[in-house]
Amino acid sequence: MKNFPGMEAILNDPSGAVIGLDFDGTLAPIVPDPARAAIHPKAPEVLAELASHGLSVVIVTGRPPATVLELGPGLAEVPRLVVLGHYGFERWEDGRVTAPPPPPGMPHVKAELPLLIGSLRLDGVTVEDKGRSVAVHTRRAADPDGALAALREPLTKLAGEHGLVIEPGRMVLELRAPGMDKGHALGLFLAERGARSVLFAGDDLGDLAAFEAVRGSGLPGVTVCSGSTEVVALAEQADIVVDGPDGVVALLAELASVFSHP
Ligand SMILES: O=P(O)(O)OC[C@H]1O[C@H](O[C@H]2O[C@H](CO)[C@@H](O)[C@H](O)[C@H]2O)[C@H](O)[C@@H](O)[C@@H]1O
Repeated sequence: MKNFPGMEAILNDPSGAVIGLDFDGTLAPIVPDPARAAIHPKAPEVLAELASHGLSVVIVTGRPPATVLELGPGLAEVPRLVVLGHYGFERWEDGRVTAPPPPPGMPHVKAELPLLIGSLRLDGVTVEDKGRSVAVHTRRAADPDGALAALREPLTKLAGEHGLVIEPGRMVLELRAPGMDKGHALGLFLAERGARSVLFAGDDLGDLAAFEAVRGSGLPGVTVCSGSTEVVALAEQADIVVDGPDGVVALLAELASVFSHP
């Protein structure tokens, strides 16, 4: 663990360290139904332990912060936790969410989506309404990869017609507002905290921007990939690849144990 220069900086100066974490696929195992996702049972306790040693913990996710707190009982008790949801558009801290107005094109997209999906005759495609964005999921489709490919062009067109962009992920295409990503969100957080080191763990394409932010920050940093067979691009760029959320939580627990038993 100490072999990475970034990790050494975190261990030597915990109050200057930021631990950034994605939610789905990193803190919560991937499941077929997004509504039934649940945080790894040991994660809240491990995050609380890291925070008790002075590290800043931030969850940077495509989910709304309120959903992350619902799917992650115990997270609200993590000292000084910040959740940057909707790729950084929404922020939860001290029990309050701050957010800009939702994009004006979203009601039109929500109205047009069912007809568009129906016209493609793709069984098992589901829509997750997240308020300021919508995610179109293919994990439960008969042919998840085929459905994803068939949806990409028409959803990109629909998003463009209403001033939105497409965010691709693990068996999902999300339609959301432009102008924010996990890299920008993490960079702003690092500046705000006056961070002196950073670790970020993620599993999906949207986390690549956060990896770039770690590298671009000029800080000693560590990038961790919560490995899967679905996304290889992230593993190729990570300093450390672990085995899914179990591996992420084990790594964070190991880090916490160094502070408890130096
Ligand atoms: O940034 P994240 O916290 O990783 O959120 C990204 C998307 O995660 C969720 O979808 C993914 O997890 C689901 C539950 O395990 C899974 O069924 C789906 O296939 C994955 O793509 C979430 O539902 C999306 O809204 C998030 O944007």
